[in-house]
Amino acid sequence: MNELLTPAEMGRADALAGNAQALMDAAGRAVARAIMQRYAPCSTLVLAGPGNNGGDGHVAADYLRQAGWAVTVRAWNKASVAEVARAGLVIDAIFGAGLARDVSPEVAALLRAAKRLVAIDVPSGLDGATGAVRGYAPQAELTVTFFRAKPGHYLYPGRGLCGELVLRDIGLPGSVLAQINPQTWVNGPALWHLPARAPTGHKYSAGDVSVLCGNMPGAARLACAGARRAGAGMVTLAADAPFLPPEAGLIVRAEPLEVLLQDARRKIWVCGPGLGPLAGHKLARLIAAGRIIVADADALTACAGAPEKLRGAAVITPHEGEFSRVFGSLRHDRLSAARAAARATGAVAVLKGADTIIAAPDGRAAINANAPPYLASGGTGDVLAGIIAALLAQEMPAFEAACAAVWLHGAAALKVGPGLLAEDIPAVLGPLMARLRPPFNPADY
Ligand SMILES: NC(=O)C1=CN([C@@H]2O[C@H](COP(=O)(O)OP(=O)(O)OC[C@H]3O[C@@H](n4cnc5c(N)ncnc54)[C@H](O)[C@@H]3O)[C@@H](O)[C@H]2O)[C@@H](O)CC1
Ligand SMILES: Nc1ncnc2c1ncn2[C@@H]1O[C@H](COP(=O)(O)OP(=O)(O)O)[C@@H](O)[C@H]1O
Ligand SMILES: [K+]
Repeated sequence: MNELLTPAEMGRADALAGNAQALMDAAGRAVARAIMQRYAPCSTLVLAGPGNNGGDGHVAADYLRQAGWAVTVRAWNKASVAEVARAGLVIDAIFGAGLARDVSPEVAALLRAAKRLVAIDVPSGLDGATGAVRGYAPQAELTVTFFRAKPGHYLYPGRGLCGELVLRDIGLPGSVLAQINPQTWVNGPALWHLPARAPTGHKYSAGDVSVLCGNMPGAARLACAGARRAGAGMVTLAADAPFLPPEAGLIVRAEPLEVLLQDARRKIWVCGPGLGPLAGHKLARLIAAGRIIVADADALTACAGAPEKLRGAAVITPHEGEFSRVFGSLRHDRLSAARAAARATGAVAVLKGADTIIAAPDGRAAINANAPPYLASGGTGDVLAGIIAALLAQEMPAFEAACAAVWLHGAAALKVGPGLLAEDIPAVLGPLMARLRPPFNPADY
């Protein structure tokens, strides 16, 4: 159920399944049920559009009436703002997957007048493929969608406009997915497996991570903490100059990069957090040395306007500001932009934010949905870079490593709770990962 279908893919699923009438009946009934479970009967107005979304609205109205609700159905181009404003509940069945252009000001005025609104499939005006608003889209309390959710349900601003999202089975067989071959998912443990720890493993086989340290050593130390707690066996802070020993267990090597690169075991590198103006040069050197690189922060800024300089990195982790600097300004379709960045660089692109997108060069993409807003706190991105590096060091493929790291990062933040500091995240990773790893059973050995 992690697959997300664009409106176009959903249309294909519909066509492959056939039996449109039965699907519409199931969809309308699912909407009526979801409403009856949450609302007391009240004067209800269905705004019905010209397509199947409107059809679902008619069916929902029938089921609600059968249950004794007072329901009026109005065609979208016949309703008045006054009657919308009077209704106790408005069911928005104007446009769904068939939205083809911006919503007109007249339709926007109707939707704006609703006091309480339940959306069928999507709030009308929400682009299901991108999460962007086309002209206007109302704030729903509840959105009922069918078979599989759409990217726009998980990407802001769409995610915020849906209110509670309810996904209902309407009898469409899952087997149609094989023909559609969806390439977008909601991020979650179903998409990846954390590697098992070998009982006889040693610290190097558990993964070696080096983190370049520059003028803001705190950022590199946070990346190290993330990497250590996410299971890397050896984590080295690679500093240009000696500085006071940080936490016990963190190895500091104050040697030139060239010397450190002579050790072939140093395969995985975090390049960027707090690295300062030398980041571009060091990134180029790591790429030339064929290392597996997580490029973050200053390494991204060093590639402003020059995404080709990132070719050779395994994973790039820009927030929106860094992304715009490298790839140009982000417009309404961040999912496509993240995919294009991954294609252009050959790296897995992690476009960070409330709805972090993880995109692979081959077109796969996952949207993360478990991160709480208090994760927006200085240094949390540095920790994330370290977690990704640790999972790469444990030989997870780059897309899976990035997805798993982003999910664990969000889950850890939820566990810590409000008031979170970046340095709280590593401490809770162990128990979270233990639940997801294959169990260690001594009897197996
Ligand atoms: N598998 C599924 O998901 C199912 C989907 N069903 C419903 O079918 C809907 C899709 O139906 P349709 O493809 O008919 O599309 P819609 O019902 O979303 O709307 C398409 C119609 O709206 C018009 N239109 C689009 N944008 C407009 C705009 N901005 N201003 C004015 N007119 C505009 C189009 O010209 C077309 O006539 C889904 O959203 C869902 O509610 C259900 O009936 C059953 C199964
Ligand atoms: N509103 C939000 N909700 C959830 N997570 C967020 C939100 N805003 C930012 N984040 C997450 O917080 C982290 C911030 O990273 P970043 O911007 O690189 O900060 P820093 O450079 O200080 O480490 C990212 O993982 C990002 O996805
Ligand atoms: K709708």
